[in-house]
Amino acid sequence: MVDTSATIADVTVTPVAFRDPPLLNTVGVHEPYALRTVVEVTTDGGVSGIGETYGGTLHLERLRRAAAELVGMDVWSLHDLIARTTRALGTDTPGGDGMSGMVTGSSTVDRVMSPFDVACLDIQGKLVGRPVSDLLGGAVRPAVPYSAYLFYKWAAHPGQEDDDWGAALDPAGLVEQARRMIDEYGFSSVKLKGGVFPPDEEIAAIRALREAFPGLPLRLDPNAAWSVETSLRVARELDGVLQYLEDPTEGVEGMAAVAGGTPTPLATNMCVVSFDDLAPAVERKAVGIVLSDHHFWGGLRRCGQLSAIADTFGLGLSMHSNSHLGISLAAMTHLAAATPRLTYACDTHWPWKRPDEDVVDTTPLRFTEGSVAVPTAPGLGVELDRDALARLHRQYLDCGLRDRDDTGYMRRFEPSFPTETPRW
Ligand SMILES: O=C([O-])[C@@H](O)[C@@H](O)[C@H](O)[C@@H](O)C(=O)[O-]
Ligand SMILES: [Mg+2]
Repeated sequence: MVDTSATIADVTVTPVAFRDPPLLNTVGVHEPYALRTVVEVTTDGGVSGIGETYGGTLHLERLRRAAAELVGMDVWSLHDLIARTTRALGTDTPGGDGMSGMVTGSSTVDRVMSPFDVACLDIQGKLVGRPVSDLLGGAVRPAVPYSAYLFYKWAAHPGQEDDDWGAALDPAGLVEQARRMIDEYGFSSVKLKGGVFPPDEEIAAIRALREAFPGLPLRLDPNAAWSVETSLRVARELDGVLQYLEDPTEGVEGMAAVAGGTPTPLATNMCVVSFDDLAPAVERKAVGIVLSDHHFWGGLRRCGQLSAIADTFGLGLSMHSNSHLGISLAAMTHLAAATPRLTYACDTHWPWKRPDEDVVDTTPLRFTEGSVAVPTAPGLGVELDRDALARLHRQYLDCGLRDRDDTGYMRRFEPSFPTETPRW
C-alpha cells in the first residue's frame, strides 16, 4: 500500500504586494497595491502545499502565530487544524479582516486557518495523486463560470499615467468596460460594484448594461450604502432586471426589511459571514443567496459545511472575491467545481490584476468562455514560482503599504469623503 502519511515539518508565511488599479467602492478607492499573504506548508517527506489569504498587519501576525503551532500536525486532520489555530490565537480581539471595513464579524479562527486548509489539501492531493476537487467530493462541472466584475474607476492613480483600462465614471464608461471584459474573457454574467454614486446614477448604469447586453444576468452590489427605504426604491426601479441585489443595506434586520418588500433575490457577503450568522438570517428570511468565500469561511472543507447548511435551509450559494492571485483562483475553482449548490457564476477580481504579476504560473487557469477549467493535476494544480514570490515580497517591502485603507487613500484626494452609513 502507498504510504500517504505526512506530518507538517515547516511553514513559511510571506506577505506580497501586487499592483491594483484605482477601483472605487463605497468606502473609498483601491490603493496602488493590493496586499496578500502566501503560505507554504512542507511535510517531513518534503511534499509542499500552498495557500493564499489577506495581507494586513494583524492578520499576518496571527498567521505567523498559527504557523508556529502547526509543526508536527498530521496534514489530514481538519479537526487538529481548527484546534491548533484556536490555541495559537487564544483570546484574540476581533478585526484584521483585510476588507477595509466592508466585511466585519467573520470568525478570526476561520480566517486564519483558511490558507493552511488550502495548503494541506494541496499536499493531500499530491500524496494521493488526485486534484483537490476530488478531495472535496468530486467536480460536478468541468469548468467554473466567473462573472465580469465591473468597477467605477479613475483613469489612473493620482500622479500616475492612465492605466490600460482608463476611466469608468458613468454608464457609457461601464458599458465600454464590460464590453472589453466580455470580449477578453467571455464572461456571461455581469456584476457592478455600486455604492459609489447616488443610486439614480447606478440605476441608469444598470439600465445601460441591460440594453447593451440583453441576455446577461446582472448584479448590483453597493456594499450596504443604502437605507432600507432607498434599497426598496432601487429594487422597485430595477424589478425584473437584476439576477440578485447584493447587500443593499446593512445587517440582518435591514436586509430582512428589504427582502420582505421586493421579489428580487437578495445576496450577501456582509451580513452572513460566519456560521454564527446563519441561524438569525434564516429565521428572519433576510437573504436568499450567501456568497461563500473560503478566505473567511475557514477554507475549502468548511465551505463544504456551509453548502450543506445552505442545502438544508434552501439558501442559494454564489462566491465572493477580493483582489487575489492565482493560488486563490485555483482554490476557488476547485471549490466551486465540487459544490453542486453553487449555481451562480462566481465573483473574481482577476481581470484587474496584471498578467505579469503572480506567484504561480497561471497557465492552467486560463479563461475560456468566462470559465476556468478545473485543474486536473494532483493538488491545486498550480506550483509556486519562487522567483516571482521573492519579487512580489520585495514589492511588499518597498511599497510601504501594510494595511488596506481605501478610505484613508481616498481622503488624501477628497478630504471630505463621507463615511456615514447609510450614505443614501
Ligand atoms: O474590492 C472591492 O472594492 C470590493 O468592494 C471588495 O472589497 C468587496 O469585498 C467585495 O467585492 C464585495 O462583493 O463586497
Ligand atoms: Mg459583495
